[in-house]
Amino acid sequence: MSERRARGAAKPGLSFVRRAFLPRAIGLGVGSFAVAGVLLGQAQPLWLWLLLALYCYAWPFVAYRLAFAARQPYVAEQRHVLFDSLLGGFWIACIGYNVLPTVMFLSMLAMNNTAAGGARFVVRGFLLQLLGMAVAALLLGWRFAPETTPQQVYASIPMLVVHPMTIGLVLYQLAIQLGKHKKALREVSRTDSLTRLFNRGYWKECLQLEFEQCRYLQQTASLALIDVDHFKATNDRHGHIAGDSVLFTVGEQIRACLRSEDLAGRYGGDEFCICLPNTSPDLARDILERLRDQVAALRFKQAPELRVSLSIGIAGYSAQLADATAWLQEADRALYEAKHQGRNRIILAHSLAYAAPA
Ligand SMILES: Nc1nc2c(ncn2[C@@H]2O[C@H](COP(=O)(O)OP(=O)(O)OP(=O)(O)O)[C@@H](O)[C@H]2O)c(=O)[nH]1
Repeated sequence: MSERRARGAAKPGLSFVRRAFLPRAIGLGVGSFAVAGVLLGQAQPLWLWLLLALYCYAWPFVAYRLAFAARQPYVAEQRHVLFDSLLGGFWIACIGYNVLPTVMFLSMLAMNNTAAGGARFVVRGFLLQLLGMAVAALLLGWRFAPETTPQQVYASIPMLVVHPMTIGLVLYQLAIQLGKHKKALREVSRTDSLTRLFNRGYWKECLQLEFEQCRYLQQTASLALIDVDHFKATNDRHGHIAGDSVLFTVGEQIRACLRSEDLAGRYGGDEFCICLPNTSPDLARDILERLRDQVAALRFKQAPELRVSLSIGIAGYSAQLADATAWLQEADRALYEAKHQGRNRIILAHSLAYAAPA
């Protein structure tokens, strides 16, 4: 992406400009039939036809370009919506307040103004519509012919059908986009940015749910806390970039070792946490021994001599545990023991009786 485009993409309000383009281009395109349907039967100056053609077919593109190039696209687009109100009032007066197109234009303009700036904007838009009507009366004289003929009804049908459909389509796309953004935000709020595992907060929420499930369904599960040995020394000796690479790769290895139902997170710093549902502590130890072997075999391009080992504490779920925090403390105690005994090993919190599978 060029620097200019990158700067353009960062300007707030561009999506509003993009969203406004289609309803304006299609709305004015089909709106021109309704106006022309009334004006056709009367002698009109040439400039009025030219103005109609320019406004309905060229203005949407000019408005888009202008708003896109503006320093504040959102504000520019709001100005354009108000300009549409001014011109809308002008055309309503030109067609002599012909009742069907007039009601149609007023309701479409009110909808546009509400979408662009809420109730206050509707009032401003209405005042500009009155101004547009006054300008038309000054230029063309006062006209009032409210009756709508069947031909004029037919000429209004495209706008009555197509414009609301366009707005509906834009809103539908907006809803889909919002849904995607919501999903992406949820992902970001749950994920650790370095390792792509769950972050501490979300993992603890999952642990709480798992604890409750074990309690109510009398299931077994194991909890493991994993610490990268001497990680501070790795950082000091090889630099933080290499340290980050170690954390990222350990995260990858953890993901590769686990089943889809297992919950892995980064607890903080160089500590990882895993909850393994329906897994006895002995089975968890077998799984995590494989992880330790794989991590020990890792080699890093930026530090070929670097070797990584893990200390791991495992605690199985027990009905005697008061809550999820107590379960976590058990695993932490086991991890402390693993470090105390010289690191690079797995210790099971054996002080508790493990829940037998139902
Ligand atoms: N590169 C990198 N380092 C981090 C990150 N988060 C925390 N650290 C560092 O990780 C180190 C953790 O140090 P300690 O808690 O003393 O752990 P340790 O050196 O592994 O010591 P033991 O656990 O006793 O073996 C600290 O120096 C932190 O600055 C990170 O995201 N990236």
